[in-house]
Amino acid sequence: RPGKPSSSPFCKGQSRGGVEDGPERIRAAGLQRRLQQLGCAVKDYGNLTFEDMSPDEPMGLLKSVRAVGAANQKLSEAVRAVKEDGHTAVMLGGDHSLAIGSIHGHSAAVGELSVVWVDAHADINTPLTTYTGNIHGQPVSYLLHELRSKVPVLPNFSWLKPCVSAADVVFIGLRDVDPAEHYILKMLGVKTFSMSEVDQLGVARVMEETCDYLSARGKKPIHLSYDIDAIDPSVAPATGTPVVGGLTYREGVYITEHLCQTGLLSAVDLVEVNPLRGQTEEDVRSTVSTAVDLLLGCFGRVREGNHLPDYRLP
Ligand SMILES: N[C@@H](CC/C=C/[B-](O)(O)O)C(=O)O
Ligand SMILES: [Mn+2]
Ligand SMILES: [Mn+2]
Ligand SMILES: [Mn+2]
Repeated sequence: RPGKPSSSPFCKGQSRGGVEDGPERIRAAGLQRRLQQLGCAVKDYGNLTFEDMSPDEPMGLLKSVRAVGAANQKLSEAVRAVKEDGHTAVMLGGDHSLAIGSIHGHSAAVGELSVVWVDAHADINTPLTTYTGNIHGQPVSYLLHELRSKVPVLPNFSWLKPCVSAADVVFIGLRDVDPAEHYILKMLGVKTFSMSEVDQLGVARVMEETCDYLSARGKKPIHLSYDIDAIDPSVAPATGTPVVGGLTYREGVYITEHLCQTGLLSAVDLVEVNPLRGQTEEDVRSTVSTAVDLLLGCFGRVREGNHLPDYRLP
């Protein structure tokens, strides 16, 4: 299970500086060493560098369109290469607009895929429904075949083709969905497990239903796009758009443990860790530590303990 952190320190999909520092904090917390201790052959592809761009001329409400487009084109090529190297791709954000490039590149390598989107938010505003202009609230609309007519071709986005079907997406953790997003989710019949369903069913049943739902359409490679703000801010406060009433640490980890055991996990995004948004160093430490544990759950760490196959008692 080779973990491959390719990280993208990028913040232009939203307005708060600091999220570009997320990858370094996750690395500094020892992600690579912890993955290697699980038996993973880890290759760190390093940080993608993004050229500074002059400010865009206004495009409706949209912010930093050309920078986001260029960054995601570069990320798409990088993720495709990691997948074609035969690895499970890990993209460390940076903000959630990066899921555009991550999922596009993953799909370029594997074709049809399923998306499990773990997030307080649906991130499915279109360029015309967004009320903030922040593209980290829009990535899903750029990726869905069914919304192609609702997403104009934007500067530096001409490379992007929709590559995901609405029926192959499952949302988990929703609790802050805009009216237009809710309309879109209902119109397209997208499978969602909001925090109400997490409370009602429990996380084990949510994951059982998620996997049954996705496998009913054929066992496609799974792209897990994990926004750290899915986790309750009491555990992961250092993020740009915190929302109360989130997943517990245990629920968050259970989701990754369960997806790992499907054997279908093919790429993981871990985004929106923003060290500058923590009130204290403990806030940042707790957020980063949770992000690392979520990633370790994706690659086989289980809470009962692990030991390497070749371990022998002294
Ligand atoms: N729906 C809001 C919030 C977006 C949140 C994005 B996030 O999930 O990537 O944190 C917007 O469109 O700006
Ligand atoms: Mn998000
Ligand atoms: Mn979010
Ligand atoms: Mn965000």
